Amino acid sequence: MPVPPPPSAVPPLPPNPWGDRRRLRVGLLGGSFNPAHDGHRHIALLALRRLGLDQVWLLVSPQNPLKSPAETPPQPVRIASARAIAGRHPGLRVSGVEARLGTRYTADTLVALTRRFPRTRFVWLMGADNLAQIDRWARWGTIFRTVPVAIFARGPYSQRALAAKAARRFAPFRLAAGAAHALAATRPPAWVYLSIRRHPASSTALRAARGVS
Ligand SMILES: Nc1ncnc2c1ncn2[C@@H]1O[C@H](COP(=O)(O)OP(=O)(O)OP(=O)(O)O)[C@@H](O)[C@H]1O
Ligand SMILES: O=C(O)c1ccc[n+]([C@@H]2O[C@H](COP(=O)([O-])O)[C@@H](O)[C@H]2O)c1
Repeated sequence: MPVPPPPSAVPPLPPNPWGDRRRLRVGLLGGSFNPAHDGHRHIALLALRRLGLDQVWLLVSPQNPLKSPAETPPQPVRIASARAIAGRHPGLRVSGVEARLGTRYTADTLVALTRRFPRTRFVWLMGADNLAQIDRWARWGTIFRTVPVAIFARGPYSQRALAAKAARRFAPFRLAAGAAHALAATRPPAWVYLSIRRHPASSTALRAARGVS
């Protein structure tokens, strides 16, 4: 019987239907996925469509450096949760590659992935809540300088996110939402804010409903 790949394996890149004419476009939705939910799927599917991506990887972090390890279930448990949300959608992949790369900070992960896959155009994806506080992340300017970034509206965070330090610092590099399709092929820094239909799901609410802190 074939042995399944370990959960932290780098997802195999799909064959590039564009050959040498166009580089593969991969969105990276980094998260704890504790647990994964329909809000993750909602923005992953919108990213595929609005950004014209070939794939989105649900990148299950080994440990968010700003969250308590005691409150974070083991990565394989969260990978299983992300797999259930990705289902059989051909554009969605689940990866725990940061465990294999030995990276914990997003800046390091992006530098490592862009080196490992020099022909792939990666885009970092995140909700507006994270744009609002990304200036607390390690070497966060490197993130914007390494790959294009797409931000998705979430709950009440939009105004705060667009007024936050990162949005102000990189304001000259913001693309109009109408140019979202061009983001993956734009040299970083480049970012776009997408005022999508909000999805109310959150892991915090799901944990509370399950009686988990
Ligand atoms: N409903 C949603 N709408 C938009 N973005 C979302 C939504 N849920 C999660 N995200 C984004 O997906 C990424 C991973 O999220 P994460 O796994 O932390 O889920 P979460 O619901 O934010 O968890 P928690 O409530 O524990 O902080 C983050 O960039 C987050 O902003
Ligand atoms: O690099 C950092 O300093 C950093 C700090 C906090 C969060 N992150 C990343 O942000 C992503 C979202 O995390 P989370 O826990 O909010 O789902 C995930 O990929 C984390 O590894 C990264």
